[in-house]
Amino acid sequence: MGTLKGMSMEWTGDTLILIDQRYIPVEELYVECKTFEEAAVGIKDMIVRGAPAIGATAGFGYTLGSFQFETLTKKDYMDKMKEVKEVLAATRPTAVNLFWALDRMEKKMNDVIKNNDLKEVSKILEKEALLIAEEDIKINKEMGKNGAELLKDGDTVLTHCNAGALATVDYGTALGVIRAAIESGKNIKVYADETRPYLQGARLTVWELMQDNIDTTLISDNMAGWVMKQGKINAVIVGADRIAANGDTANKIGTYSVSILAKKHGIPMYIAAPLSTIDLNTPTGEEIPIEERSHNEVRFCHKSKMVLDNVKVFNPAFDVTPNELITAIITEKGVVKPPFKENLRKLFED
Ligand SMILES: CSC[C@@H](O)[C@@H](O)C(=O)COP(=O)(O)O
Repeated sequence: MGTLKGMSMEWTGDTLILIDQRYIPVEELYVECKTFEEAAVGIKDMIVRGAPAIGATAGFGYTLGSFQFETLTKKDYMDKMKEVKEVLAATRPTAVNLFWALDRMEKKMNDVIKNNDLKEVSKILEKEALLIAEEDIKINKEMGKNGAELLKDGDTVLTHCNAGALATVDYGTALGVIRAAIESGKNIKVYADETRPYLQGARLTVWELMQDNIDTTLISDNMAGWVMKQGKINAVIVGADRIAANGDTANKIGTYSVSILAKKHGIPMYIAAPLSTIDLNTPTGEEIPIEERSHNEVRFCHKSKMVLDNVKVFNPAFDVTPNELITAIITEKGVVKPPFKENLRKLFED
């Protein structure tokens, strides 16, 4: 029985505890998941969100499923674990880390089931889920060090959505780069886009960065262009939900607009993401499934309704930034520059 504690989640050995990201920063509440169904709700309802955090939750969710069914026959257990994978996989479509983690867990189960009793299989799966979560923190720190080289002392970074400790197990991807640059002695300031409609920037990024005493200024999304024009931004750093084989990157809705603004103002546009977010099986951004979420996210500004009930709404949760607008992709294995198709593939060959 192992344990793990990060900013977004804690594993106690039989329970996954998620910080409830729907209520930050107003309230700090925690949700306990003791079954795979509860872990699936945690992802679907965005109690936990952010690609790497979703992946780690799926790993623990799969483990909880194994605990639930370890007293069945091996045949019935295998049938149930298929269902566990399907339920977890059906929660959110865009972040590839979800499918990556579930495939890894299923492969481990298939590798060990023949020579172990089911209680032993559960223990092995728990270890694998812990490994995914522990690796995530290590990877973010490596990525942070690699990305920190791209920032100069005195730089101000614009970020969109929340790609921080809350979106991972801990430390963060885009915010990990900022943390690492500051830890290396550089003075770095941050502008955080509020990130309508769900306000991950305003609610989560600001909360996280202010806890670390990082100089943070909140702007609404439509201010980004003007702030760039005034010379206040030296680099844009965002995370990713899925990077296609050619470098096209799905991330939180609004990232595409920010990338066009960055190009117009000659500001480098960096994506910080682990290899588990790179999907070589998806050739281009065209094939990335884009989740459409509840229209109430747009009708309401957090909890206040602002519009007529019968207004038509479109709420794509992500957009795709084409590779030509991306300066570099920061990974745990180094900083990848164009041509992305060749250079991303090389990352997996080494
Ligand atoms: C390190 S997290 C990278 C992305 O997952 C993040 O930027 C993002 O788009 C999250 O979207 P969300 O809908 O909040 O899960």
